Amino acid sequence: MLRAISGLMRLSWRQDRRKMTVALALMAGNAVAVPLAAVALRHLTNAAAAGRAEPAAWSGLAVAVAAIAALTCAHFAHIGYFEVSELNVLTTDEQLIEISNGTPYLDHHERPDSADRMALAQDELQRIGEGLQALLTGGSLAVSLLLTTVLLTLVHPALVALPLLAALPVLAARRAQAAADRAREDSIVDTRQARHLFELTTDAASAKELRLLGLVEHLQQRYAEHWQRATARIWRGELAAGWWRAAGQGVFGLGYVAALVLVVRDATRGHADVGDVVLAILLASQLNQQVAAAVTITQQLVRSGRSLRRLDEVRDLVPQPVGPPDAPGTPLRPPERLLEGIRLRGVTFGYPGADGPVLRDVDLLLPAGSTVAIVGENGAGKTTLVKLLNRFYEPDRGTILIDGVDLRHFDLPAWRERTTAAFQDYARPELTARLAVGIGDLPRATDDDAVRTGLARAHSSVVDRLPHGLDTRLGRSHADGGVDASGGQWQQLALGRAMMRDAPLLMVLDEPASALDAAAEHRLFARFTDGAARVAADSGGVTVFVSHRLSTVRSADLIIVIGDGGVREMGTHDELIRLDGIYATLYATQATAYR
Ligand SMILES: Nc1ncnc2c1ncn2[C@@H]1O[C@H](COP(=O)(O)OP(=O)(O)OP(=O)(O)O)[C@@H](O)[C@H]1O
Repeated sequence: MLRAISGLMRLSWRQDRRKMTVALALMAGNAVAVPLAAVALRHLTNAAAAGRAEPAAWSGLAVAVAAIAALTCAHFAHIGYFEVSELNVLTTDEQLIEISNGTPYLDHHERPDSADRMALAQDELQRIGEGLQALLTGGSLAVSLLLTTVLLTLVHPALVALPLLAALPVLAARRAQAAADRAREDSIVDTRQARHLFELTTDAASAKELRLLGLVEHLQQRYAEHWQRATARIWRGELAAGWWRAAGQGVFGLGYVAALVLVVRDATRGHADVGDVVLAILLASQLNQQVAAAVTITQQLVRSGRSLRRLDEVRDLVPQPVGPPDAPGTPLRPPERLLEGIRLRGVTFGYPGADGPVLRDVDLLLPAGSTVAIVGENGAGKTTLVKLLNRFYEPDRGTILIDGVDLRHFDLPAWRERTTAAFQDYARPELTARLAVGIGDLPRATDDDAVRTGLARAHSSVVDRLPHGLDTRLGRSHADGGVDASGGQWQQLALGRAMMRDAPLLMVLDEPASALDAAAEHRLFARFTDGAARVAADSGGVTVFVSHRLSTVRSADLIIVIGDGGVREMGTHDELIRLDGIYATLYATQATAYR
């Protein structure tokens, strides 16, 4: 809790000191106004009972001023800190973006347990906005409670116990929140599955398949099962939380009744005046409200503190690059041209947390200036190999060498600047078509010539068919309604993006034609070697492409067949046909199917 308070305070103070100072002053006014109104009312009651008009009038005025301050200060303070709260959300969102992208690796996105933590952090960070309000209201309540305690003690020393009793509901509320949170965390897998099924069943992209395959009822049932499991867990947690809260409030309620009996008894015995009774009733009932508010605010503060902690959790999840023991002091710049090529030496790799390695002791040379096709069954490890080349993961054993130099010795951003890729799960940035392609080489993102060259290298005419050419806004997130591009159109834009860089040392195309129509696929592959030849001539770069369609890989300089955790066959098309092995069999099967 203390960490939450100091974390929130530091975060908010950094956003806007002036607004925070005004808000703190107004909340302090709010804190003293409520007990002061009660004291003024005590004087008013006694003066009125004694028939003293002037003191009664002054006391009445004091009651009015204190009541107005109590009603308005918090409201004006809100105007001040509202913007700071919004900025807090923005800042923590930015921090999450930085943390999640501040690593070269993809592990934290791809591991299911890490992905759960990321999803929780994304959700909970939205709650940070309520944290500042809770903190300021809580601070104001704390001051009010302190003043109330002093005043109650002055009425009767035994009443000091009443605010102490008020701590019980607060402690119980913390227990309650912990029980509810545990239940929510336990149900995260079911909630995630249910959310996925909900999106799947309401998503335009899946609508056709769901209808054709008659899946709606089945998926609805599974959706309901996941929700029922999740809500049953959450309900059990909320029930336990409810009992904790009720027990805390119940104990305080008993103390409240006892306090009133005590003061009324004193008054009937002449030890207290009527103003004391009014003061005690008022303060004790305020205390009740203050405690109820403190319970809610404690929950909000605990939640906000946990949201801030989620950032640290995510920070811990994100893997940081570890250089090899013999790394040079200053990372190297990648070579201008590749002379030998990219070599994998004894590379073994398994995904963190997975059962065994996907690739085992792989030795390979992807020669400089060559076009290399990688083929193999689903799940053979083709994309994994490509991810290793892009340094999204490090090999568990073995090395990847660029012209004989360990890939890890190069400055990573500099290496990334010399690589380019189009992945099968390509991004769909909802920008203008110009930018969706142009960001493939950020400094030239708005250079129409460069963008058109990128698209021409991808042999794509997609922009010609968009209503406003390069100015067309893509996707649905635009206020004036963008164009909903098809899967194939998005893929052509992704290919154009991948072709923006002029002299890559490595160009990766992972199933570049998976969503393309036959004509676009033909255009891409018929002149595919032109693009690869350009890369080879400009930088000696290697073009690696993954494809299931063997007719498209014929012209590659080297075809690598991946399977059983390693390289099964390797050679040109003619060599592999002569070998009469896996490739030849697959090729014959596909060729027969097309005949
Ligand atoms: N992030 C991941 N975490 C754990 N296992 C993974 C991950 N990504 C892939 N795998 C597993 O690694 C193996 C190789 O996957 P990979 O995506 O490299 O295959 P692929 O040959 O590209 O398949 P496809 O032709 O279907 O695209 C598969 O068994 C897959 O389930």
